[in-house]
Amino acid sequence: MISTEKINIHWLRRDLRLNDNNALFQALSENTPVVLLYIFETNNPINANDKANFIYNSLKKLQKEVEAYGSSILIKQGDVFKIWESLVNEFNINKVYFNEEYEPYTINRDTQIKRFLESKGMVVKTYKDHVLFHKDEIVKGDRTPYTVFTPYFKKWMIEVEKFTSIHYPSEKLIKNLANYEANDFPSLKNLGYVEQTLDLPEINLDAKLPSYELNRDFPFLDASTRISVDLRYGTISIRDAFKKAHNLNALKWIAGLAWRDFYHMILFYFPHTENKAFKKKFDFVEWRNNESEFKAWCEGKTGYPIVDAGMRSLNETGFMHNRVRMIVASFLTKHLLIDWRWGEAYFAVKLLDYDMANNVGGWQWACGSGNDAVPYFRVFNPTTQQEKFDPEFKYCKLWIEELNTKRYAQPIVEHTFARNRAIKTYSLAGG
Ligand SMILES: Cc1cc2nc3c(=O)[nH]c(=O)nc-3n(C[C@H](O)[C@H](O)[C@H](O)COP(=O)(O)OP(=O)(O)OC[C@H]3O[C@@H](n4cnc5c(N)ncnc54)[C@H](O)[C@@H]3O)c2cc1C
Repeated sequence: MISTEKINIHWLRRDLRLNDNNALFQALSENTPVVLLYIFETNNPINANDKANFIYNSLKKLQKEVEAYGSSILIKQGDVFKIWESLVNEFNINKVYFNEEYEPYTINRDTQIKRFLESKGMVVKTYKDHVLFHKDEIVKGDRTPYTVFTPYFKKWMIEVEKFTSIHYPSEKLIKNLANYEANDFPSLKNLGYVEQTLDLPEINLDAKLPSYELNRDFPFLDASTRISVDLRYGTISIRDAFKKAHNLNALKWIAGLAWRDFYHMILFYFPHTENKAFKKKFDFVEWRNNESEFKAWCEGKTGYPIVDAGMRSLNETGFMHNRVRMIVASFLTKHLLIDWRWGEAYFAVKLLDYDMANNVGGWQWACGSGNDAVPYFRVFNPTTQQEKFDPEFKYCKLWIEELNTKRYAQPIVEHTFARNRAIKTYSLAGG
């Protein structure tokens, strides 16, 4: 039946939810039945098992919700371009809806697919949903992008008030999904992944936000909201999250959302920053790139407890606290003089919340090559950082069982020596 009936498709990507979903709302507002589609892309290099597990579990929840309306999610896996070619033959598609993405690979993919679908006579409609403000909304008077956060943030804070009343009530239109039973919902195994238990704490903004500003920098307090994975995959609406924070007057937390928008805007306008320094002279730093030191960093065996605790928490859970991300990134790029791209790539594989814009932004910030970055001559001292943010070693002890025993590694490099070496090396590249 579905193959002859005219349908519209909503392509789920970073918006794995039925409520307050911009493109889905627009799709469901038309008179044509909507089929939900998800593609496990084999083209995308970051397609790790834990991320696939998160996506799969989220889709399964959605499947249950839409089944109540006699509908199903169409799940496909493979080469995204070939899949669209076959969908065009399989269905009588009128329009295709999806929410925008901003990474170089996804922009290129979406441009090609849009062109292909339009060449087949279909209409493609795209919307903003993943961020509060996208590419050209918060720009300078002459319409060029901001490259410094503070003036961007000033303007962002004025404009962001409008999101207190923006909501796309897709949840009210679910009955407009196509009456459609897909073939069996595939198993994770059939999709080529191994079932995995993920360490996912409950998201409770009401509980976390009132003390966020005071406690956010202390990793042992676990005071951040842990919402990053949900924002990455769109299982929570960024607008809903903002509204809640606005009601609680959580300004420091809202500023984090502004950094997120800022980094997405930067990646859009400066796509080369995916793997080149924002400040070009940093491409000339003579990295040491010592492989055994990189291995020690990855495994959390540098002999600096706060660095090691952070890396072990990443390896074990797919999450690392923001303050600790800054410390380990600084340590890798300054103390060990290892190329920030090595660390960025390691995070990309390990972080469940991996998001290219935020990750590249965070790494370039920490190594000094990015927008508004830490100056190259400011080298975090991992010992004083630990004394300040984990004074009783509560966080470190949580992750390093052999801390305070002879089995714990000796410092891989002496701080003052490493600091001076970093400053000299960076200044030779023009700083
Ligand atoms: C080297 C490095 C790499 C990073 N890589 C990523 C990444 O791949 N994915 C990712 O989502 N974040 C990344 N961040 C930013 C930040 O560390 C995480 O967003 C945060 O730790 C997630 O925990 P949370 O949800 O509890 O954060 P909260 O402190 O509760 O903040 C709420 C949300 O605001 C946003 N946010 C807050 N601070 C930042 C920031 N500085 N930059 C961008 N967004 C921010 C995030 O979406 C975050 O989930 C990175 C930071 C650094 C220094």
